[in-house]
Amino acid sequence: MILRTHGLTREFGGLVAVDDVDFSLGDGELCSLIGPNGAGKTTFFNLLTGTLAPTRGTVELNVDDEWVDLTGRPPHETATMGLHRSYQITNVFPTSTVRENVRIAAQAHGTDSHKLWRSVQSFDRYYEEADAILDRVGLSGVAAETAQSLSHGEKRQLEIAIALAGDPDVLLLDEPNAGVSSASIDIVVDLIEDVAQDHSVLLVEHNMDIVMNVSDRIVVLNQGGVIADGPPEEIRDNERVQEAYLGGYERGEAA
Ligand SMILES: Nc1ncnc2c1ncn2[C@@H]1O[C@H](COP(=O)(O)OP(=O)(O)OP(=O)(O)O)[C@@H](O)[C@H]1O
Repeated sequence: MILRTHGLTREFGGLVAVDDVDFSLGDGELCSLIGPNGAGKTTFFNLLTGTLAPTRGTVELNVDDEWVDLTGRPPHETATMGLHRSYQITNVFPTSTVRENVRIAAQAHGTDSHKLWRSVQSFDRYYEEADAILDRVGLSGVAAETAQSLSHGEKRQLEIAIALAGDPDVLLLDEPNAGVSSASIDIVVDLIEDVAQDHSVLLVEHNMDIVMNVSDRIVVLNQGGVIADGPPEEIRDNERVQEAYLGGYERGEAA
């Protein structure tokens, strides 16, 4: 197990957005978090990364076989510990090149976590890292383009590249297919499967075909609480999930 929460709860006034969630992510697992609009998925991600502080409960990350308490730590600290998020709202520098964006992320991480070691290395090292990552995510061909000139699909690839540049143990992918044309979805899905080969991944994704295809395990949130947790085939046949989530699809709320 690499990540776990215990009793994780976040209230907004009288509303319990995340309600007493005990969650665990296995080492190397690709787990999807699904649920209807307003179920608490984004709030849960924000609690994991420290963007939001919980009202109650804990978040812990396994680092070198020791459980480290991340509860309430700010995002730059949880990222340094190994928990990285690809942002649904993009955090790239639009007028910088694709290569420069990934280089900056690699350098930021290098400076954060290995200050003394990195300071004696040349900046070329970060360009090398950036180039290897761009190759991996399939963006080498547009490395010299500005980030703002990319297609939606390429922007999602760049966000994953930036997350990879932080050398994460756990990747939180927040709707990596949002806004991606149907022609490009396969590229992003292949990329998710590729990064899951050597990272633990928690994915929020509304496209159920993708979720069913790529996930080792699916956790279903509804009204802030976990209503189901299991392998894709079990979740597909679960009646509560059908009611809470697939019903939402029919109303067009979760598409
Ligand atoms: N900052 C906030 N202040 C007050 N209420 C909030 C805040 N953030 C989220 N909420 C409420 O918490 C609940 C959970 O919202 P959240 O965005 O986490 O759901 P979600 O599952 O990510 O939904 P979606 O699929 O639409 O992204 C919703 O009722 C939402 O209105």
